[in-house]
Amino acid sequence: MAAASPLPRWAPTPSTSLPLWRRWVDGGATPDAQQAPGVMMTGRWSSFFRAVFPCTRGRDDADDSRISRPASGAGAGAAAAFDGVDVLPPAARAAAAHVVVVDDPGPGIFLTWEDVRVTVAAGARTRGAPPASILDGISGHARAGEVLAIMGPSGCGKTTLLDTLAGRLGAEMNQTGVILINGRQQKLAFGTSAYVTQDNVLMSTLSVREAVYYSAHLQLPDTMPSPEKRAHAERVIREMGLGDAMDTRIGGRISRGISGGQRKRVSICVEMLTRPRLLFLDEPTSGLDSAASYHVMSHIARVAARESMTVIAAVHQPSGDVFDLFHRLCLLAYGRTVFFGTVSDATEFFILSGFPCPHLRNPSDHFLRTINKDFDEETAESSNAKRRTAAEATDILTNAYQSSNYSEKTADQIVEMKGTGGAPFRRKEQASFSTKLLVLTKRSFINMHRDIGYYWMRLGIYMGIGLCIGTIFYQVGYTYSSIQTRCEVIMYTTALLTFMAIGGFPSFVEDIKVFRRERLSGHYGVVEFVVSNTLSAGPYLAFIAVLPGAMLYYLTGLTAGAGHLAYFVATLCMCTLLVESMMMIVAVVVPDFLMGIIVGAGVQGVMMLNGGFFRLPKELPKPVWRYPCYYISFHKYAVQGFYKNEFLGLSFPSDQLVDPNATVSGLQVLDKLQVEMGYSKWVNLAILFGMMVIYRTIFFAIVKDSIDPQFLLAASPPAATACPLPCRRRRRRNISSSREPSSRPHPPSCGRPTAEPPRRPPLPLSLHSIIS
Ligand SMILES: Nc1ncnc2c1ncn2[C@@H]1O[C@H](COP(=O)(O)OP(=O)(O)OP(=O)(O)O)[C@@H](O)[C@H]1O
Repeated sequence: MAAASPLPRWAPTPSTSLPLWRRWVDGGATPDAQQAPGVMMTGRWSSFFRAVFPCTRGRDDADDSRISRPASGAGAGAAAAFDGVDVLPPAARAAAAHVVVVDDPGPGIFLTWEDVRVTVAAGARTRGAPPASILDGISGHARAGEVLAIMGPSGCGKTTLLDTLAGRLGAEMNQTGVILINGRQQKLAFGTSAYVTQDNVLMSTLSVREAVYYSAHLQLPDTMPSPEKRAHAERVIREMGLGDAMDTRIGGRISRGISGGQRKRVSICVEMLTRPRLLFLDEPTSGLDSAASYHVMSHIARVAARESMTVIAAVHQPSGDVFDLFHRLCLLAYGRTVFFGTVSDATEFFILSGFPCPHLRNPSDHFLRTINKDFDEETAESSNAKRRTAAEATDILTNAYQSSNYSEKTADQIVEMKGTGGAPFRRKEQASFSTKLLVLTKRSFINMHRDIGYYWMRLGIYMGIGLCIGTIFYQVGYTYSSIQTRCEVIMYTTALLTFMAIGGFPSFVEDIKVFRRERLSGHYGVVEFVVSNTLSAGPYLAFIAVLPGAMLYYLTGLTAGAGHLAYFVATLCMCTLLVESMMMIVAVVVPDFLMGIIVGAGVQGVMMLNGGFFRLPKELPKPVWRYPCYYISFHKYAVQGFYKNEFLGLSFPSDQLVDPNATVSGLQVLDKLQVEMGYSKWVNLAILFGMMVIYRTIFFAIVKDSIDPQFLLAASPPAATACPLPCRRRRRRNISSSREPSSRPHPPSCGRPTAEPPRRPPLPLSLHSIIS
């Protein structure tokens, strides 16, 4: 095992410098895997068998194939290199020779799901709509070293199935069914699985190289030297055909960068960095031309075979070449299974069901065309010929599949795979807290610098407004009327500068999206995000508070003195930080940026109104407005702190009309303004700081609760070991298959040659609840 090695796992170990085949021979399965009952042969044995018996290579397994069959274990790539078929192209081979083995392959992931049903809660789609079924009794499996394609017409539930298997269903979805990893319910440890989502959420200001490189730093352990991380990141980028776009910015809201297809490939790069054991891909080829699609998918299939990775990909419209790369197909139509099995069986199933693929047509095109009923009406109008509609064809196929040998075969394979066993997956070594903090702070600092909408535009506007205030209220002086003028300058500055903090909201929403994706993948935690965001924003906030603040302070002639000026800009800075913290909460609760701006502006408007300026504190209606709004409004503490800073120690001539010789002290002014004088201005500043901490803590709690990643190893007990052979016969067969299930005797370990293998009762299960 890698852990036993005296060298760090990421160090260039002797095995990585060996030829490719030696590394598989030296790699091998974990002792757990070797000892576990019913475990398939992987690692060195798989490689060995595949090397010695190259004829065992092939994607289609026989009906009675054991999951221990070496065709799909780690080392398939090695076998490919041996038997001369499907050899890696020279460039890929050169790259593969440098692939750093992240962890020993172990048994790999054998994922099974039975009778998965997903319904969307009432009213989730449209108001008043009843609960709707999205997935209806889906069963299947995905095995190590193979690529399973989930296909079907748009809206059939591909993404929902991926989300269900990955434990990412939203709260509005209800789910039942049994989902097991190697026969047990277990959480997916960090680095075990990765999910490439349909919407490529990336930091738009970074270049391709930077995006992957920072991600490598976040995901890979500290024991791996930085130059190696950089080299690994670049290698992964080149593997995805992005060598030429390496230094191009990703682009997004403001500037155009790489193309949509390239963005998709960058997303795949980021998730492939740690070579996960289970990879979910949602539309990996969307936006790619056929050559790029083939390149990307063949690379993924190669890595899957080589590193015993389980790949589940929802694919829209694969070309013939890409379709040939898939080992298994899960064909869905409107939430039901049309077919599950090997690609060659799919063609056979369609023939036997009366829907043969026309000559020269791509089978995947044929399957999708047959079951897409979205255009039935239009087709019926434009065609006089009497032929089956897609709706009828879908019904025929789904019913035929349910009672066919193919579904029985799938059920039998699920039973076999549930006996896989093996130790729970270990959490992969990750970067330390301090490394993540450093990398995130640096990345965020660069992003804030490059995204003009984050702070620079605000700085420009603040400078402009500061100049306006400074010239309009130029040198307010120390007359009686200057008391009111000073109050107005203070109130306007506080309100406007903090209100304008919502200007950075769109940029922040994008940050939150990236954070959500990375957090769900377990790259780092909420603490790292919050602290790094605060650290990186600090210098900019100081900048945008100090420059305009100092300018308008000087121009308006507020109370002179370095201490007064320092307090003024420090409070401005704290207010901006506080409003940003508030907007962070809004961004996770209301992820749409337009709605977020409206909500944020509304909340600030109410706070401002109750800050004790527009209506003096004692005049505020007690219920709601005074208690609690006045006390939770940060404007109260900011404005009162400013007042104390401004008026304490000053005295003004009294109103000429009342008594020309009298003076008004600053304390009297504060009394008139109903400022709470029981504590100093520094306490006001401390309260603002405390409020900022509270806001960030609330953000932390919300995120912790709502965005929970799927790492941390489970301690759930292994499932009862099932007999690895099919013990069950199905009722009836409408469709005969060319391959009949095996009638091999059950092994002695089974103990029940004729009885049914132990089956778990279908638990009302939410993988999400297990995972989180
Ligand atoms: N969170 C949700 N709330 C309400 N309805 C949803 C939700 N997620 C999915 N659906 C509905 O479930 C159905 C299946 O959606 P899903 O995204 O899984 O389909 P898909 O096959 O991946 O589609 P496409 O190929 O177009 O991406 C759709 O009708 C969609 O409207």
